[in-house]
Amino acid sequence: MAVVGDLALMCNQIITKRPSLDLKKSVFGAQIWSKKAYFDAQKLKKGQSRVGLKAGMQLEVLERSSDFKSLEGNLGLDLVTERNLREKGFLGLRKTKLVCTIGPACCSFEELEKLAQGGMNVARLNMCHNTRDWHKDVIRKIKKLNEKGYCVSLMIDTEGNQINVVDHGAPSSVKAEDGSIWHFTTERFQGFLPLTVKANHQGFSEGIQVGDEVVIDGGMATFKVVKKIGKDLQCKCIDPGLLLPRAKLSFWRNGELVGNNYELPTLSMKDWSDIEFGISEGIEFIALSFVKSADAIKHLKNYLSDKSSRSIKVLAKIESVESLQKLEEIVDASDGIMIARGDLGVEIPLEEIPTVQETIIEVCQQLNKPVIVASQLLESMIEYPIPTQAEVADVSEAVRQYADALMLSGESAIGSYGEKALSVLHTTSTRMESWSREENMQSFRDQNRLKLSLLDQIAEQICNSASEMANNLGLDAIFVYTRHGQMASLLSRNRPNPPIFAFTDDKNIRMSLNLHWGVTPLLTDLSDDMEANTERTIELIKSKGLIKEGDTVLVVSDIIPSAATRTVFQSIQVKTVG
Ligand SMILES: Nc1ncnc2c1ncn2[C@@H]1O[C@H](COP(=O)(O)OP(=O)(O)OP(=O)(O)O)[C@@H](O)[C@H]1O
Ligand SMILES: CC(=O)C(=O)O
Repeated sequence: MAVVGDLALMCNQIITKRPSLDLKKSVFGAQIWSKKAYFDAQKLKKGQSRVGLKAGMQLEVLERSSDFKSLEGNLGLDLVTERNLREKGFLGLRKTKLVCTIGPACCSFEELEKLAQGGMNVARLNMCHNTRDWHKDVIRKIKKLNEKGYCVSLMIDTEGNQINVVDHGAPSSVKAEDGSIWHFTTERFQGFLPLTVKANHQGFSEGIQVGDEVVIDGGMATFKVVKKIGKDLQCKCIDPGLLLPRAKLSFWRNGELVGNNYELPTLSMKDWSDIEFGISEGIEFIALSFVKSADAIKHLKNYLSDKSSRSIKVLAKIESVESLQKLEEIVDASDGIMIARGDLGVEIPLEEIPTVQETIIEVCQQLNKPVIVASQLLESMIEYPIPTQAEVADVSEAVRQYADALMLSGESAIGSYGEKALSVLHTTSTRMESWSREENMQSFRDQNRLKLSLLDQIAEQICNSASEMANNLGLDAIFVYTRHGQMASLLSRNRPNPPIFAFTDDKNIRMSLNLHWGVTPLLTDLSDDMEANTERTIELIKSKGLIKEGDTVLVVSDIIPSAATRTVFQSIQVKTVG
């Protein structure tokens, strides 16, 4: 082993303030983050202290050492990655993760297995729909699939206090004709009444005035309020269109969204009960609907850390103007973000969505949080077996922007071609990823933005340098040994060309890394001896024929080497398989 460089840093040398974000942008006319987002030294010391830290860079040719430990133990590689590695090699692995919403169209064991085979990384259960028993049954089936060797994480999506939802009582769409007069009411009635729409919340018309416009699903149809009758509204259709079941409505006055002052908490009683259910069922992610500020996320995270010894990740859904205005604090407080374009498109003009999406992705990458682009990616495939070219372009754009994950909603939940839709996401992502690599698009990303903006600056710098090295040297794969997933996510943040294999001995960490771009999480035993871990895992992969002589692997580690010392050894090594 030839050591080519060595560097020792003490923790008191670390710059303790995170530079403020310099992305001086506004979304939909509103400044979306503060210019002074400093973290203090105390926070760094508490959360990230490094005593006698040493960072080493080593270049070596791996040879079978005589004292090599036996190949016992499991590599923990999932069936789908193994198959893809065999067929396509390291660079053929898809980097963008795929989330499928599970619904009646895909909830049998066989259908779920087809989605798992097709590359579903995360199964999303929307708690708005169906019964507790139905969700429980799906969770049980996904766990069974994981026992078979798949790696599918579980996410529940809370209903939230979704107040502006209306229903016309019919199972399919109803036409709203120009000039027709409709009644929006909070009265409960069974079935279908012509020209009548039920609102789901008693206070839906609070503060609404005659002359305001009622926009359905971001523009499916528009009405003008002509009369207020108690809590009900009489409205005239001024832009004809369609009303779908569970349509969302927004109110506009003089071209501006009329905000509501309902002051309802982000989490309803039902959401808390669904969260309890999620904890008891061992899910990995909770996607929080209608987040308005960081407070609800912090509250839920505190609750989860008291309630569960496992780490459950909280994702904030960005789906309102309010959440855009507090974007940075929300991203910072959460473990990840879902760009819920469906509801967002009800609150902001559709032409704003592409730039808002790009901005949210940028902020997430800056703050090292995984980000999911959701809704309407392949909407036409709910009905048709092929997507439109525009949909493929939309998917490609999200991949080009380096989103961590793409999500199917109705396409998989209720569509006739869920499996095909997943395959379109898979092939489109893989194609765009290889184009980006061939065109070296990665180098056009503003790497300076990523430099030293997080709390653990040593880990951040190591991962930035490791990624740069892996790209420059054209290495085959990056191996990272991680107990908390932090190093794996920091590597992913750099979107390096080679795939990242994250070895961890924590099942929960493995499942939560499933959402991170380019990361293949593996569950394996880890010892305190880093060299032994590296050699053992490389040898295990080699024994399966997935890595061959001459392949080069960049190894990043961040493990306390021995229980006897608190010294942390973080290193980058390049290993050529001998
Ligand atoms: N578990 C389920 N059972 C029945 N139908 C479902 C289920 N999950 C989703 N669906 C159907 O699939 C469609 C798309 O699902 P998705 O959850 O993405 O949309 P949504 O309900 O509009 O989401 P949100 O309420 O979070 O904005 C829904 O409108 C619903 O008809
Ligand atoms: C996914 C979701 O909730 C939305 O797009 O609104």
